[in-house]
Amino acid sequence: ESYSYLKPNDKVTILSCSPILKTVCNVQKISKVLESFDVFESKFTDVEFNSPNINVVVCDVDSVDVENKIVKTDKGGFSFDYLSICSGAKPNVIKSSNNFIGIRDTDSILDLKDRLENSKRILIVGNGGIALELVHEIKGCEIVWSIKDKHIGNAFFDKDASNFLFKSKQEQKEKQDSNDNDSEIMIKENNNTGTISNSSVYKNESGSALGPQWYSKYNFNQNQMVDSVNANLNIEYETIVTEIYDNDDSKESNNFINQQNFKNESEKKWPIYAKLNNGNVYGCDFIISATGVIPNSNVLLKNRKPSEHVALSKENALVVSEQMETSIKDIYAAGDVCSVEWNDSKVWFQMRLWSQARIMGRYAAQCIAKQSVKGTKDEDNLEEICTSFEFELFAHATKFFGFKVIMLGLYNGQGLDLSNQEQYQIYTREILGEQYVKVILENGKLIGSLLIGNTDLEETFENLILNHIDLSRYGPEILNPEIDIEDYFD
Ligand SMILES: Cc1cc2nc3c(=O)[nH]c(=O)nc-3n(C[C@H](O)[C@H](O)[C@H](O)COP(=O)(O)OP(=O)(O)OC[C@H]3O[C@@H](n4cnc5c(N)ncnc54)[C@H](O)[C@@H]3O)c2cc1C
Ligand SMILES: NC(=O)c1ccc[n+]([C@@H]2O[C@H](COP(=O)([O-])OP(=O)(O)OC[C@H]3O[C@@H](n4cnc5c(N)ncnc54)[C@H](O)[C@@H]3O)[C@@H](O)[C@H]2O)c1
Repeated sequence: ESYSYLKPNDKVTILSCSPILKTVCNVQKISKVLESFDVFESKFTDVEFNSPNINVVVCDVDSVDVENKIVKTDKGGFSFDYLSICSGAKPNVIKSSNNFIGIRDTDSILDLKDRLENSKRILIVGNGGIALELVHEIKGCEIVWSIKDKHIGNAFFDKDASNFLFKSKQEQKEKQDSNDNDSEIMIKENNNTGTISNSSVYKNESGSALGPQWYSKYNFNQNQMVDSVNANLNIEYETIVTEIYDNDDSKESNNFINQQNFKNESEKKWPIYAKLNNGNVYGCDFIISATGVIPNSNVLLKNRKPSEHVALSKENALVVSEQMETSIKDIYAAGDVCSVEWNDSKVWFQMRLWSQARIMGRYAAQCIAKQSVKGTKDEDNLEEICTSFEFELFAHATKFFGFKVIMLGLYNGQGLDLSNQEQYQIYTREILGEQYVKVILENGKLIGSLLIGNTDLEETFENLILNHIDLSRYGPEILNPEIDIEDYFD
């Protein structure tokens, strides 16, 4: 849509193995760089694009004939002048087995819901966004949660913020707050949007990633009477899974099960067993691997000639230039599949998030449009719909454990030596169950902030980071709730 907006007469073809398109609606600017929005799913056939020149083909993309500029699919070849690869990523599932699942698209969630119906114990491996959401949402069955770290949510939070969330979650349990706003939202969304499968119609490819607040549409609480916190959550800190056995009557699995000192026979009947490096063994109904993603870069890698060098990051993402172009001319990439290494803003870093995929998509469209008119009379007339300003500050708004969470800049001191106390100051403010605020200053200038709960500080802190204002003289007073920090900078 961005490309068609800029060049309405050009033909745009979307090749997707999922018949569902995710669209962003109700975009609200929270601040200069932060947006909140709803994600809706619609069938391609129901979507009215802003241009009649946009055409969708549901097909399985196999590979790209770079030399002849043809995308090869099961529905034939599609030639292109410019190609943008936006094939996302797939879950990095640590073992392939029927009793081991990853979460990515609607199908994977429907499968999870089905499995939970009859489950008594599950194991969740991984300590990022998906695991946090699942642990909060799944009730009514025992959860063993294996995390490599000393605190929960390491992919997003440091120890203090994680403790705040965890303790606040426990406090919620104590309060047994039955007027949970979340569940009201859940009911409304359920009625309004329903569930459409965004899965791929091709078995070997997954559909598009679920994205923000996906869980508000699904209820994982089999037993409605269970309170808002899972009483049966057993966190195995600082552990990794070392052995996994399906209970498939094989020699290995029988040996493994018989070696365990299970107290009763029923313990020998779980569908799958996992052994952790602390020696603990858990039998469970199934295991969820919430262990990050692997970029779907394969379409560009398959059948390529040795001369066609594709630059890849260490996690196999397509490295893009400042114009979002891959190392192959006229082939661009955006979203989870790409790796942005050109950005020299100190307070931006890539995370595979919907918010970043959206910006990258728009920016890639603009870069392609610019390239397509380069050297022509239209060059000066092309509108700017996106600037590199959107890559200047890392900004993410989300929700964990029912709390609004805003992350700005190097909110965890990413890549910094925070032990250097002369250079870096960290101040925090915490009201348990309500809000947690952290700021990181480098030589007196704000470079990152984490806001949990309704703090109303996002706009002010964003400005302070972007304007490089020296705050040294305020010290910890910067977080004094009695002081309206905005007044200082009017
Ligand atoms: C459970 C979950 C929760 C999340 N929650 C959040 C959140 O709260 N906030 C946030 O910012 N981000 C969140 N994310 C991350 C976010 O969803 C992704 O970063 C974002 O969707 C990436 O967009 P994308 O367009 O690059 O990839 P995708 O959305 O995955 O889209 C890729 C598309 O390419 C298609 N495709 C792939 N291979 C082929 C092929 N060979 N042929 C044809 N089509 C193909 C797929 O079917 C899919 O439609 C979440 C992700 C998950 C899995
Ligand atoms: N609210 C949000 O913003 C949100 C919510 C869910 C998911 N997401 C995004 O969706 C994507 C997928 O989420 P995710 O939770 O799978 O990934 P993630 O990157 O958030 O977290 C991956 C976790 O798995 C752990 N891990 C990796 N390999 C492991 C292994 N072999 N054994 C044990 N642990 C291992 C990592 O230490 C990390 O804790 C990510 O890009 C994430 O940012 C975002």
